[in-house]
Amino acid sequence: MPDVLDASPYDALLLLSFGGPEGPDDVVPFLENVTRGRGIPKERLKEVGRHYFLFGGVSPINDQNRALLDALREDFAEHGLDLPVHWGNRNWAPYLTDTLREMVRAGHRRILVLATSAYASYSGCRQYRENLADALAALEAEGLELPRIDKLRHYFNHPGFVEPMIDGVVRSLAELPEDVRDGAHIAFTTHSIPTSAADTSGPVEDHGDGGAYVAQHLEVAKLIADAVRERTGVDHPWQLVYQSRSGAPHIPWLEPDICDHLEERHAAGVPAVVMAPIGFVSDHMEVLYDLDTEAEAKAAELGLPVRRSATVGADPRFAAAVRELIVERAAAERGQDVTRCALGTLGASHNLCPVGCCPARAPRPAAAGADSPYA
Ligand SMILES: CC1=C(CCC(=O)O)c2cc3nc(cc4[nH]c(cc5[nH]c(cc1n2)c(C)c5CCC(=O)O)c(CCC(=O)O)c4C)C(CCC(=O)O)=C3C
Ligand SMILES: [Fe+2]
Repeated sequence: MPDVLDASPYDALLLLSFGGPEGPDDVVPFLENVTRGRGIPKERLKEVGRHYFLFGGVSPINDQNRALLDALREDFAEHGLDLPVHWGNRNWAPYLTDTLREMVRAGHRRILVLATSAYASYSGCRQYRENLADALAALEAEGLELPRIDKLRHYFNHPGFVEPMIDGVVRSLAELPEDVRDGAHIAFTTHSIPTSAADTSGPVEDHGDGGAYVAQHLEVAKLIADAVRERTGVDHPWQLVYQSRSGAPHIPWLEPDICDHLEERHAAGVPAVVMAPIGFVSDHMEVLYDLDTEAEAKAAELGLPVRRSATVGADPRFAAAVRELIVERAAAERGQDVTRCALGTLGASHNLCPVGCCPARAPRPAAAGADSPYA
């Protein structure tokens, strides 16, 4: 029997994710949930709806989260971590508020949240914290006693997140035709966000232009590229690029776009590209459509050999990383000294988002941070 791990004071883990449609009838109401009050052009919404319909109206994200739940439960059982795991989403069933209500009714009082976003930014951090505040407000209005909620730190530089992606890039390089393999470039790709949101992602004083969002992605890209060089003996040039831009055209978003990048690399004589979607914890629609469909078509048109490397998904090393993050945070909450594991030079991210971290355009209550109105 393994030693019993101590998760106290926490009594449950909540996997908090984006949610996605599970059939054609879900697509429009899902997109209405996502875009409520966010000012996304109608044309863009029609286009994104088309992406979902191409795949039968089913986003891969829910099955990915079900697989992650299984992997977490299996890992916790194997390692003596007795912590129930629940799942709730921002935009689709199971909805966060419903899950939180069930958790409170089941007697959970100290809940730790794992968000399926590894990096700092409004979309990947504070927006989830706003969702938690909204859910708490709803439960309060129902007369329920509110639990205390904390959120796990950003895990972009945890080895259990980075190592599966190193394997993925090495595998994708090996799949390229031999005559273009050694000359291949790596395009590390992530969700584009408005440059204004990037600049204010994370504590403002800590980063330059592009904020924590760009700095953290550059760190992961470098960690992977260095490890790939060590594993293959080949120095593959790389760049951080972006995908899935939305919003109005006159608002600047992070660039270059992956498709423009493929064009530019091809024109520069680069013989092949591996696209590594480091910004996505698992296979989202952005991976299936924007990379596997759209960028692949662009590459085919150019005659440029490309491979898309695997996302982390339910890799057992990621499940183990989540267990380590929980044990680490629980010990810190109990006032113990802990080693906080992180690769590279940025160090382990903050446990508690500081005041003003990744601000929204219009300030709204956000839970699980230093500026939370809840205990
Ligand atoms: C940084 C980031 C992440 C990563 C962090 C995280 O994981 O949270 C992420 C994840 C996701 N984004 C997703 C889907 C969508 N995102 C949209 C819109 C937007 N995303 C943004 C940013 C991000 N998004 C932004 C700045 C917008 C503009 C509007 C706004 O400011 O809110 C829209 C509206 C249409 C469009 O404009 O594309 C959709 C449908 C799905 C589900 C995919 C699936 O079904 O598999 C997932 C996991
Ligand atoms: Fe934050």
